[in-house]
Amino acid sequence: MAEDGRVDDVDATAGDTTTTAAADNNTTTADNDTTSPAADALGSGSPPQDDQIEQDATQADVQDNSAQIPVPTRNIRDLFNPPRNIAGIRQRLFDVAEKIELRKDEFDLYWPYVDNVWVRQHRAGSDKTGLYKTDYYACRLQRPTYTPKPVDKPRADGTPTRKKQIREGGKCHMKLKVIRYEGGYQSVTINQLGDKTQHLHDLDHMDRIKRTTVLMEIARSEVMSGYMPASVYTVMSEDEARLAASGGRHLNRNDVRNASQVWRQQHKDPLRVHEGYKYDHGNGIVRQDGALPLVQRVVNAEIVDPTLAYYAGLPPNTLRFPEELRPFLDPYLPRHDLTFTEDGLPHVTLTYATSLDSSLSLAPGIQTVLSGPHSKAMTHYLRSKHDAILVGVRTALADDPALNCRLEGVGGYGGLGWEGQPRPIIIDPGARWLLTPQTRVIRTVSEGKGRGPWIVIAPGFAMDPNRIEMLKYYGGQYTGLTDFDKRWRLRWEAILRALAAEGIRSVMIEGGGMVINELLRPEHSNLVSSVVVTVAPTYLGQGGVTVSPPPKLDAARRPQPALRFKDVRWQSFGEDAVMCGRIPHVETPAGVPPPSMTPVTMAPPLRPVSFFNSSVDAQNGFQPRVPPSS
Ligand SMILES: NC(=O)C1=CN([C@@H]2O[C@H](COP(=O)(O)OP(=O)(O)OC[C@H]3O[C@@H](n4cnc5c(N)ncnc54)[C@H](O)[C@@H]3O)[C@@H](O)[C@H]2O)C=CC1
Ligand SMILES: Nc1nc(O)c(N)c(N[C@@H]2O[C@H](COP(=O)(O)O)[C@@H](O)[C@H]2O)n1
Repeated sequence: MAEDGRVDDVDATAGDTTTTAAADNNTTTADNDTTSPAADALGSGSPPQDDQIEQDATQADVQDNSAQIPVPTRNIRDLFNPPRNIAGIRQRLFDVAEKIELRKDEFDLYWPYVDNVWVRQHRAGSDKTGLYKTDYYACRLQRPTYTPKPVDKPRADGTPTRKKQIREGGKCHMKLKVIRYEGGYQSVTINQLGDKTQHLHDLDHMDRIKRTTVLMEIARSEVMSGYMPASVYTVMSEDEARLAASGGRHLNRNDVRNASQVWRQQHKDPLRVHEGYKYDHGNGIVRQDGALPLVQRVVNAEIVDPTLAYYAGLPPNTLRFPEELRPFLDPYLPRHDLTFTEDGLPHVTLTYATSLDSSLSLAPGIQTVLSGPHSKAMTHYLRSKHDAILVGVRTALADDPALNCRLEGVGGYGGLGWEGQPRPIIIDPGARWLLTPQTRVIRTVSEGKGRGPWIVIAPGFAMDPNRIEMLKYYGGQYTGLTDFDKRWRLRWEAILRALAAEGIRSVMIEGGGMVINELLRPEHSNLVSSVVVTVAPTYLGQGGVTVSPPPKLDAARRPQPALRFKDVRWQSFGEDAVMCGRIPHVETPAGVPPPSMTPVTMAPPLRPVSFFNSSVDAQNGFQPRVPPSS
């Protein structure tokens, strides 16, 4: 116990999941690296008497041989079929260079691959809602130097204590704050505590001084399946690259014995070598002539633990967008090097699919599929490149959309956490969208495949507090805006500025008709950074929801084209054509916005506009207002 009452080193690591003695064996540098006399015997001519092999460790170390041995949750197949990109994920969870948000099942899967690095220091407990729990972790190498017990003092039963090497300590100051959310979805957010810093050592150094829970569990599970530790070591280390990817570059025979020694204490039956392997005088356990390495046999048979199949496979509706088609779109996408536009607003990409007669749907309220599979994948590539995706409420009501990104590689579709998943934004001034847990966007959140929606409402609507709570529970928010234009619409610049204030750097505006027609008007079009339109080879016929901005007249009141794009490119995607372009800047006298962008003079907002401070209802201060006269 530390002086401040915190629990030091409540270690959710190999030490926790192995039994006491085995855990001890895994905490010292020397033990991981020393080859015992018994291990030596394997390579020096004696037949592999496994009981004899075990004896050494048994006598020296085991204090409590009645300890309960947890059933390992992993086995050798997890080493041979590890989670995809495990080496990269380990590195990210070591560096924590930026915030990492994982689904809880991902955290449970990946953390035991880095628990040789991080030691839990302190649990702060839950917040008042009980939905958030915070843990603090520190790098293992920040702990004070380990002081070994005197080596000459034998244990009570007369057995000598092991020689533990002094671990280097007190050096690295990397610390983490880990917040678990268990609400309408389950997530774990990992961030550095305090100022951003770096470890004073690399990941390989940690792999050298301590094995992960995963490796120790795999080793123990194999021995518990009846295989000799020496044989387990041979099959585990046969594919060096796979072993290194999981943190096992420095695994040795003793680690395998240490991982299983408590179990061996209780189970004295003779152990065997793996099928296809044999004891070879002078060389230990080797593969039989002509036998394939076990790793090869497992991989060939594609034996994957069903619990991991989820990670190996992708959801069936995952979309793929070929690399070679991306350069066509990239110049029109938000630039990574710019946070916001010069005006401090998000990059806005206006994008929709239209028929040849400029219809978005057959009729108001009817969802209509226009995009073919290729341009649909293109749309999801665009979604992956934006922080948010915005629609008007009539689209939300008509389509019950998921508003997520289903491209391979984004969170929920093979990627980590919610990476690449845009935030859905719905403009719903009248709070008409009655969300329930069955609404598709909410179901998508609870499946860990999308983010909770932010709903922009106008003041004056008494909202059921349960609805507000429900939305928050699924990671969404309501927010009120009080900034209207002359036509009693929420000002687009105000909407975008509110999004920018919440860190949204880019927004893809998908529709529907009213939203797009509004943004194509001269007074708003300067807010649009680029346009990507899919044209399907279809006439939907009259009566649809059409895109057609208001007419434009010249000084003599002669009709002019309402808008012609610049920087235009076309590309066919399957049967569809996709046009990218930009809207020519509308010149206005310096400092004077186009007429209808002039803010309406209203009382200042009754409360600060914030997506994180937005439990909105009449009691919270919003009052109905009379539209201003134009
Ligand atoms: N083909 C495509 O790419 C797409 C098709 N659609 C289709 O479009 C149709 C829906 O389009 P619309 O009916 O035109 O509705 P809409 O989806 O544009 O929503 C209009 C509503 O949004 C709110 N709103 C939007 N901007 C506002 C502002 N500045 N201030 C205040 N409120 C604002 C208002 O409540 C307004 O009634 C649906 O049938 C849908 O299937 C929708 C998106 C894309
Ligand atoms: N690109 C595109 N092509 C079409 O044919 C469409 N109907 C749409 N509609 C938009 O996509 C939303 C549906 O999103 P999910 O697939 O449910 O995530 C819909 O609401 C429109 O915004 N887009």
